This record gives sequence, structure tokens and C-alpha cells, in this order.
Amino acid sequence: MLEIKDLRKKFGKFHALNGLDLHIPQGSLYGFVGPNGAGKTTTIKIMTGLLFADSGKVMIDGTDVSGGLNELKMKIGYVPDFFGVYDNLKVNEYMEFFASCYGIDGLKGRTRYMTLLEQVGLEDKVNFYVDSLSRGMKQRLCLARALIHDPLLLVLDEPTSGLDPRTRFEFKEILKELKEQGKTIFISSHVLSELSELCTDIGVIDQGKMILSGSMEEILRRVNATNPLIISVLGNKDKALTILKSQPCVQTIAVKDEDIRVNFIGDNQDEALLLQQLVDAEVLVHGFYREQGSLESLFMQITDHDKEKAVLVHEIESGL
Ligand SMILES: Nc1ncnc2c1ncn2[C@@H]1O[C@H](COP(=O)(O)OP(=O)(O)OP(=O)(O)O)[C@@H](O)[C@H]1O
Repeated sequence: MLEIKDLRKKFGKFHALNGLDLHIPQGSLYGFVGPNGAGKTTTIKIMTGLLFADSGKVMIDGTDVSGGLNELKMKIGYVPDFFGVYDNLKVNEYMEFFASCYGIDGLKGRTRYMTLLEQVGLEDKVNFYVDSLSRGMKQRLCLARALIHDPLLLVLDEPTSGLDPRTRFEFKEILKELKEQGKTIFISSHVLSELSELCTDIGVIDQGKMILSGSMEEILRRVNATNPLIISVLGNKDKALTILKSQPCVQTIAVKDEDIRVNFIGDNQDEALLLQQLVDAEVLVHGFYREQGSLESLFMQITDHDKEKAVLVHEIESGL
């Protein structure tokens, strides 16, 4: 659906995008994550035709973004990080205006925008001035507006920033529904906890480059594999520690009450063999699991530019 290859953009001497590659599968809900200043908005502006790249390629459903803006506008719906609504219009006038921009007039336009307003829960606000809507309602109105021409790709820049938890939840539910209807959705955000439960795929950008990308499931699986092994024992702790110290996969051991926390670099089979050894040595094991990783902790690790952590990124990317 969306393919970005070696995208570069400089502001003066500063490289905002430094050879960015990105691939979004059709029908996915893609989370685009990165710290402040990583290059997210610059990427979105180039994707939506608001800014020209210095070099590189952006293809949306087979259309080169640098080619025809009109064709691009029909394929993409954009919700910017600021509302951009016209406060002195009523909701219906606002929707009518954008429908007519895409040549959807009269009854067809009204039917279309009423369906969308219903979808975003604003059907009873049709005659309200945009000015009188809450922040969350304005955000939903922007979403309805971005969908007016039924685009293939919906792009949202920090869509839930400034919304309260309930409004954020409702907004996410609408996005899930749109995904089920077959839309491909691209969300830029640094609220990672939201993306992990919402997105099917994720890309992490830092200093204008993609540093990690893939399906959410795969990335979380890899995060978990780098987390410590927690072994809880009821007796024979000394024997357990002797066995652990003899294992080549064990890097560090920390003991707290009945829990032994082990940095263990082995795979599932190594874990199973370790458990078997402990049981054979009559250690009473009542807990044996990998601590669950979060996307948040991965993000902190890979956007922290110290050398040791860069090694971890390399390991994650190469599937070690
Ligand atoms: N028009 C511009 N002129 C000069 N520098 C710019 C311009 N636009 C962006 N930059 C710089 O390029 C870098 C990337 O900016 P961008 O807005 O794309 O980051 P971002 O990932 O969206 O950040 P944030 O999460 O804070 O919105 C930043 O260092 C920013 O200061």
C-alpha cells in the first residue's frame, strides 16, 4: 500500500530524514513511532504532498507521490496534529464544504457525510457550530472530514494528543472499526502503550532513519526473548544457583526472596533443558517464565544512543 525508499530531506545543513525506508501492508494499522524531532511529521508532510523530499521515493498504491497531486489527494485522507477546523461553520456546513472540494455535492454529499458523522458519533451535532464542540469532538470531526472521499490510506499525526483517557479510548475504537472495514491506517505517535494494543505493524524512526520495523506480534515476541527469566523455587535454592552458574546461557543472576532473576540468552529449547535440570536435581520449581516486555521499554532502549544498547538493536533486528 505504502512504500518509502531512501527518503532524504535536509533543512539547511540538518538531515531531518536520512535515508528512511518504510513499508506498510494493505489493511494494516501501522504505528509510526519516534522521539521528538525524529522526523515523523516531515515524513507525513512528504507523504501527503505538503513538502518535497530532496531525494527518495514514496509510492502510495502504485502512485508516485511526486507525480500528480490530484491522484494522491484521492487516495489519502489526512488528519494533522492540529485540528484545522473552521470554527465559524456549522458541522453540516463544514462537511458539505469538504465534500464539494472532492466533487461530492447535493444529496450524495449529505448522505455521505451523515454516514460518516454517525460513524464518529457526531450525528446529533449536525447543526452545532464547530466552535462549540469539545476537543475530542473536533478531532472526530476532522476524522470524518478526512474520510469524505473514501480514501484508501488514512494518515493521522498524533491523533490522541491532548484527549482525555475516555475520549482517547472512543477514538481508538473508531480506528479499529475503520480497520475492520478495510482501511489502511497510518498513525504517528509517541504514546506507545496505545499503539501496542491498537496496531498490527510498527516502525520506529530515530534521527531520520527507520531503526526497527515489523509486525507488532513479532516485535513483542523479540522483546520478550531479551527479558529476564524469573525462576521461583520453594526449596534447594543453593542447588538451583549452582546449576544456574554452570549454564553457558546464563549471564547474570539476582536473588530476591524465593525468586531468582536470570539474564538468559537461550531459546525455548535451552529454557526447557534448564527447567528439566532443576527438576531432576529435586529443586522445587513453582514458577518459570520470561518477564513480559513492553513496547515502551524497547523504545527507551533503542532510542537511547549509548553503544551498549545499540548492540541490542542489532540483535533484535537480526533476530538473535
Ligand atoms: N521547516 C523546518 N525548518 C527547519 N528545521 C525543521 C523544519 N521542520 C522540521 N525541522 C527539524 O527537523 C527535525 C524533524 O522534525 P519533525 O517535525 O519531522 O519531527 P517529529 O518526529 O515529528 O517530532 P515531534 O514528535 O516533536 O513532532 C527536527 O529537528 C525539526 O526541528
